[in-house]
Amino acid sequence: MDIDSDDTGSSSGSPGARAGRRSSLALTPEDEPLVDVTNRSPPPANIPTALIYSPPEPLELLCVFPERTSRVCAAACSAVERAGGEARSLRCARETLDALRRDNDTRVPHVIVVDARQPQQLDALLLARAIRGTKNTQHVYLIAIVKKSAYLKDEFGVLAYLEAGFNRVMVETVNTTAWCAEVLQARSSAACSRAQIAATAALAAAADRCRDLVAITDDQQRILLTNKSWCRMLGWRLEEGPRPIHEAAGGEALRLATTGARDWEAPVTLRRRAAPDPIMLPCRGATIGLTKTTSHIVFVCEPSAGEGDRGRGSLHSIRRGSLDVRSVASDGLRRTSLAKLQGLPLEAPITKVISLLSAATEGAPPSTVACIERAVDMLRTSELYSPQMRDETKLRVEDPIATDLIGALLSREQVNQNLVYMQGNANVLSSRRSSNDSTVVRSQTNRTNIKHKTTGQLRELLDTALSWDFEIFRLEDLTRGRPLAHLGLALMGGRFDVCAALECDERTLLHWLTVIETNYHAVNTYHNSTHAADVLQAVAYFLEKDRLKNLLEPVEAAAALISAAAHDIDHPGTSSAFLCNARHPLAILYNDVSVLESHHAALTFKLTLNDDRVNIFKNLDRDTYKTVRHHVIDMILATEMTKHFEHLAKFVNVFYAKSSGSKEDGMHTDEPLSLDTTALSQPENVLLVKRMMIKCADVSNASRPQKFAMEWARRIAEEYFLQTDEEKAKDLPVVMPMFDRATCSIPRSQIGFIDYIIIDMMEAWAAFIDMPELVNHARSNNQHWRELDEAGVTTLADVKRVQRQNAIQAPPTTTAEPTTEE
Ligand SMILES: Nc1ncnc2c1ncn2[C@@H]1O[C@@H]2COP(=O)(O)O[C@H]2[C@H]1O
Repeated sequence: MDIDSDDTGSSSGSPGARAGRRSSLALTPEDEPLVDVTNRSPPPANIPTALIYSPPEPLELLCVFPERTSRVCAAACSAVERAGGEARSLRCARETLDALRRDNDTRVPHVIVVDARQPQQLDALLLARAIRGTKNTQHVYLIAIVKKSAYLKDEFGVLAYLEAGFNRVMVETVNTTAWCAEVLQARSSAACSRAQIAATAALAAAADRCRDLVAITDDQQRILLTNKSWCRMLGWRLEEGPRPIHEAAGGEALRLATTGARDWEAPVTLRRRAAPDPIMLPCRGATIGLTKTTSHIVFVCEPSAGEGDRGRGSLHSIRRGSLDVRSVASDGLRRTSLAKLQGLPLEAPITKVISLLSAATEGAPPSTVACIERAVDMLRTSELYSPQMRDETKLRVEDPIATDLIGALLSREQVNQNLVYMQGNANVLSSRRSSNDSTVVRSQTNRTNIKHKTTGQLRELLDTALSWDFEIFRLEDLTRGRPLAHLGLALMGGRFDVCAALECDERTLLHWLTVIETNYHAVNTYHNSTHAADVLQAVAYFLEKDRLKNLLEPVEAAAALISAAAHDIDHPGTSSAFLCNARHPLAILYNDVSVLESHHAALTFKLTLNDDRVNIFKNLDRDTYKTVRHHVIDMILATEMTKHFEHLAKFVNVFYAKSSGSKEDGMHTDEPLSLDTTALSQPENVLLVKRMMIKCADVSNASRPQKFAMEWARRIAEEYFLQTDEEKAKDLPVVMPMFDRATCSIPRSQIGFIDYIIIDMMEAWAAFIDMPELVNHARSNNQHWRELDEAGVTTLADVKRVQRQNAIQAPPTTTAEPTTEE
C-alpha cells in the first residue's frame, strides 16, 4: 500500500487520551495518600486485578473513510498489517453499523478509525454515538481523524469528539510509523478495557448468583448495581438506572458508609417496594476509592433465614400466609408506580418500631421471637386503636339485637354499597325530618326573644343544673322544648362565664344558643335539643370535678361547653350509615366519612360566623380563635361512634398503667388498673381527656339515674324504629334489621349497649374524674333492664307502661307541670 508521507506531521493525542482510561473498578484503599494510581498498592479486595486478564490477540482495525482512495486510510491499514493485525475499510456509517451488529459476538474490532474531515460526507460524531449505542462496543478504541487546520483552530474542539464517544482525536497523517505506534497503543487500551469489562461482568454474575443482597453505589450515593437477591427481595428491577440510596436503605446505611471506615458491619434497614414494612438485615459494607475520595460503596446484606429463598414478604407475612403486595405487582408498570411511592421521604415512627423489634429477634430464643413476632403482627394493623369487640362471638350468638346495635354504632361496614338507586329523589329524609333538612340558617325571629330572666320553677330547676340527677325532661317541659338556650345561659353564661373567656357579651351568647337550638330538629325523639342540653349538662358536671377544674383553661372549658351544645346540630334523626345508603347530599359532601359529625362541626361554625349578632368568637384574636375552633371541631368529631374504641383505647393506654399481672392487651384485665395522670403535662394527652369527656357525656344517659335512663332508651329506640320504617318504605338497606318496632326487645338492646359500650368507658372515666356513680348507675340500670327482660318487657308500649307505673310509685317531687312563665 502506497503511503503518503507528506500529509502532515505526527499526531498529537487528546488530553483525554493522554490521561488514559483506567477502570473505575481498580480498587484502592480510600485512606491512602494521593499518589499516582499506577504506584498504588492493591485495593482491599485484589480480585479485580487478578481478574483482569487480557490474552494476546491479533489487532483488528476497522477504518471508515468515505473516499475509497484515501491515503490516510491506506497508511493506517498498512501499519496494522505490519503489526501482524487485520484491517478492514468501510465507506459509510450504515455499512459500519451493519458490520458491527452482524459480527457482534465474533469479531468486534479493537480500533475503529473514523474520517471526520468531511462532515458533509460522513457525520463522525453521529456515527460515534451510534457505535457506542451498539452492544459489546464499550471497549472499542475510537479514533477521529481531523484536519490539522481544524485541530489547531479550536483548542477545545476535541471535547465534542470525546463527548460523542471517541477516545482520541488524531490529526490526519499518512506516516505509517506514526500509525503503527498509534494502533498498537489503541489495541492495548482496548484490550485492557475489554478485560476490565469482562471482569466486571464476571463479578456482577457472581453477585447475581449469591444469596446475599448486594448493592454498589457511586460517590453520589446513588445505587448503580444491584444483584438478583436484592431485586427479588426489595422489589427492584435489575436494569434500573442510578437510584438514590435512601430509596432502599435507612439513613443509618449512609451514615455508616460515610464514617470513613473502609469496612464496616452493622444492621441496616432496607425498604421493600410494595411492602409497608422495612426489613433490618445485617450488612457488611465496604468503601472503595481510587483517591482520598470515595468512588463506590458496597453493601452486602445477609437475608435472615427463610427470607432469601422466597424473596417475598417478611417472615411474619410468610408465616401468616398473607398476600404480599409484590406478589400481585408482577408487571413492571405497577412496580414502577409503587416504586415512586416508596421514594417518598416518609418514615412513620411505627415503621421504625417494627424494624427495631424485628431486629431484636436476631439470635433471640424461640419463645422471645414468637412473642416479638406476635407484637409486630399486631403493630402492622392500621387500626392500632380499634380493638376487636371482646367476646364478640358470645354477643353474636346470644343476642342478635345487641349485635345489631353495636355493629351499627361501631362499624362503617353497615353502609351498603349495593343499594337501590333513588331515581332522582335526592331528599331521602322522611317528612318528619324534612322541615329541618336544610343546612341553611333559618329565620330566628320568633326565637330571639327568650328572656334572660327566668322565674319560679324554671329558676329553681336551673339552680340544680349541676347535679347528676338534674331533671332534664322537666326542663324540656318548662321551656316548651327549648331547654338548650335556658340551660346554656345558666351554665355557660352563669357558672362558667364563657362570656368572659370569649370576651363576648351575654346577649351574643343568648343569640348563639338560640340559633344552635333552633337548628336541632324538635321532631326527633332522641337527637333533639334536649339531648344537646343533656350532654351540655353532663360536660358542665364533669368540668366541675377537681381533675378537670385544675386542668383546663377557661377558654378550653368554654370550647368544651360549646362542643357539647352543638355536637348534634341539625341531626336528621337517622344515622350516617343511613345517609350514605340513601346517597344524601351530606354523605356525598363528606365522602361517606364521618358524615354527621363533620356536618355538626361545620354547621356550628357556619351559623356562628354568619351573623355578628350570634358570633361568640368575634372578639377573639386570631390565635385564640384558631385554638378554640380546633378544640371544638376535635371534640365534635370525637363523638363519632365508629371511633369509640380508638378513643377509649388511647385514653386507657395513656392514663392507666398496666399492672404486672394484667393480660397482654391491658384493657380487659381483671387486675385493677392503676390511674397514672403524669401524662397530663402533655397537651396532646389533654386532648384525649377532652375527647373522652364529650364521648362520656354523649352516652351518659345510660349512666343516669334509672328514670332518665329509661326515658332516653325509649327515645333512642323510637328513633331507631323510625329509621328502620323509613328504610323499608324507601327500599333502602336496613342498617339495624333487629330494630323493628314489632319485634325488638328494648331491654336487650340496652343490656348490650351498657355491656359493650358503656361499662368499660365509664369505668375508665369515672376513676379519672373520681365519679363512681357513673359506673354504679350503669350497673344498676343494666340490672334493671335484665329484670324487665325477664319480666317480658319488650316493646315501646311495654316500656311506657313500666314508666307510668314507676311514676305512680315514685314519691312526689317538685311539680312537673309545664309553665308559661316566660
Ligand atoms: N341508651 C342508648 N341505647 C342505645 N343506643 C344509644 C343510647 N344512647 C346513645 N346511643 C347511641 O350512641 C350514639 C352516640 O352518638 P350519637 O348521639 O350520634 O347517636 C347515639 C346513639 O346511636
